[in-house]
Amino acid sequence: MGLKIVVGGDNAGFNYKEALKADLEADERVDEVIDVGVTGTDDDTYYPNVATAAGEKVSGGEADRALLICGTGLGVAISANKVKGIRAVTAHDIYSVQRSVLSNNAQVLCMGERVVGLELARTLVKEWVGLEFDPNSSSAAKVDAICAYEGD
Ligand SMILES: O=C[C@H](O)[C@H](O)COP(=O)(O)O
Repeated sequence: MGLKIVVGGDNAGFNYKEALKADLEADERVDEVIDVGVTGTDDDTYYPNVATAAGEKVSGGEADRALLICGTGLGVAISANKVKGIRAVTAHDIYSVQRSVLSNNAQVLCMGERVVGLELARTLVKEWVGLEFDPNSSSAAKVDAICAYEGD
């Protein structure tokens, strides 16, 4: 079964969010893309509202992952990480994107439209979709320690 992925961001990330959403919708590894906004560059909804809504969809089981875009990728990550059970990272290079899943089992990838080129962002997302955390890896106990701190 394919992935269900939430996409979202503020108006500073709108153009990338739309481009990356189109890529995900065309990706046969993805079953469903759920857009939680914003709806345009004139939509001033704050990034924390979008990012926490996206995180709640993942934590609630409606989606497997989320891809969040703001100006820097920082605010959406900080916000999504406030949702219990969410591990959100900002990553703009291939190694960090790979390790975000393989080491950290992060469900949320955040990027900044003002930071990374669009073609690199598209390549990173394509790679990200194919990654899978190995619960038998040596990284699993470290992720468990994050969950334990959170009270799980
Ligand atoms: O992290 C925040 C984002 O970059 C956001 O898109 C822009 O926030 P600002 O308008 O507060 O700089």
